[in-house]
Amino acid sequence: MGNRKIEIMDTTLRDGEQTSGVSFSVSEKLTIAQLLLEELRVDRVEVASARVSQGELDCVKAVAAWAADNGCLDRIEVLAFVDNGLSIGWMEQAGVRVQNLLTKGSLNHLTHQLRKTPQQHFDEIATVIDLAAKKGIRSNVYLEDWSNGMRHSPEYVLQYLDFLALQPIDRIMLPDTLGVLTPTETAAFIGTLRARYPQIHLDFHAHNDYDLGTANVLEAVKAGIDGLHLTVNGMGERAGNAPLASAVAAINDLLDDAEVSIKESAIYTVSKLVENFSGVRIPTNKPIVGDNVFTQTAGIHADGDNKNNLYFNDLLPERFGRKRKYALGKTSGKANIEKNLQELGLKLNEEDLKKVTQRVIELGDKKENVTTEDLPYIISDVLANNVHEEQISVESYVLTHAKGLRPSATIAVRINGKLFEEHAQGDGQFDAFMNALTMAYSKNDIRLPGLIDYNVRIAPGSSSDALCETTITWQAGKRTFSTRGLDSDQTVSAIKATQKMLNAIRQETRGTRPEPV
Ligand SMILES: CC(C)C(=O)C(=O)O
Repeated sequence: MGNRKIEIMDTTLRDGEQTSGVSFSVSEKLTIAQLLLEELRVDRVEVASARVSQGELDCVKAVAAWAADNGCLDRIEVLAFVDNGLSIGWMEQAGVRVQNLLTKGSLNHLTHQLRKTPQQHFDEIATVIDLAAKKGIRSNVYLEDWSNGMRHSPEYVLQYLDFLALQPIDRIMLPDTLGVLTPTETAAFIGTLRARYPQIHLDFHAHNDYDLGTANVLEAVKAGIDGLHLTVNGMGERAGNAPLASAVAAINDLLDDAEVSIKESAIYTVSKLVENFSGVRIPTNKPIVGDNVFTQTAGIHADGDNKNNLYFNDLLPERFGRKRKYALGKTSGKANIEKNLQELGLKLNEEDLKKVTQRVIELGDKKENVTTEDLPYIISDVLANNVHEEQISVESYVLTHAKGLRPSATIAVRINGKLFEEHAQGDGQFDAFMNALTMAYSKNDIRLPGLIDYNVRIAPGSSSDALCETTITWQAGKRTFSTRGLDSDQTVSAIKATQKMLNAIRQETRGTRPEPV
């Protein structure tokens, strides 16, 4: 027997747009709908709520026109209301042909919000479904608050479903509106309805208030559900809906007899697009799509991956159009560094590898995260340090920068074994530092090279705590040479470059010409 096909209805553009602060423009909705249907291959999309606004009408018109041209109008759905046909008029204007009719799935909601009897509600629903059919609009029916209905008024839910079973509708949609179900309840409730209504198409709509959305989706599939409502990045009202990426991966990997049409390799692109359009950032630890979820940080994991991929699970990043990464930081081992070097096409000897690893650990201690992009800078810095032993050291310094006052520097520098302490002001902190240094050197009758160029770069793709590389070009007589310093603080990186210059000229006075480093 083949696998059971589970239909996926994506509601990013309707429930997902109910994420606080999110509103998609016409072209954004159209682009997302196209990607969902054509790239990601969801079966259906719910694109809006009827009668929301003129803007929403324009969105739905654009999506419907494109869908009609591309033969997929029946896969475009709109949330509609029991409102004497007003939603139907709106949908006709928009050009859509499937309504997801919002009705009451718990006695509590029916009694306190609509203040109607079950029979009144059923009569109105029958009228709307009939009217829709006459206008060529097909109906699916939502039972809002269904999960609480099953908990507290199951006789109402069953009476209502018995009524719906006789209506000309395509699907019954079972929402856990408040995201309160446990996986055990989900399995029991859906199992009961599956047994009672074997012929009716049932959809499950999970919310994530207890972070159980994906777990509940899995139980719903096991209990025989026909379709699932999911959203990209788990967007949606309050804590959101069951996230499409996790639900799809879990069905594919953890269930034996169910399958979905989703193209896994498109998940990440769609996820990033929705992130950009919605302005809702994906948490870095969000399964499948978060920035960090395919990054091994501990050295022991990178080492294990070198030995028969010991720390891999079935969630291989390549499935989702992503790549495994090995973080650089204080918990990195040599294996992490080597993996990153491979990525850059570089190879170091054992001794340099050790030094670079040590340096990465030191930097990681100061800065939470060192990136692969930082690595070439770190390597060149460490290898440059191999050239000259650091004999002259700037032992300590205080730099000040205060509004209304000239920047100043107080430094202690050891020259030829003797400690000199100086204080000076300057046009900036580094200028003040250089003035204090010049004073210390003039006491030793040594003239410092002049600074002729000062260049700062940060590693590409990094944030404000990025590593800074400062390259300073010096002029000593007729000769110029450059030194480089690396640190997460820009002034400190310039001071490191200067300390290298001091050591370079020290070598020169001992007969070694300073080389560019
Ligand atoms: C609007 C309804 C269908 C909903 O999203 C829910 O009940 O969760």
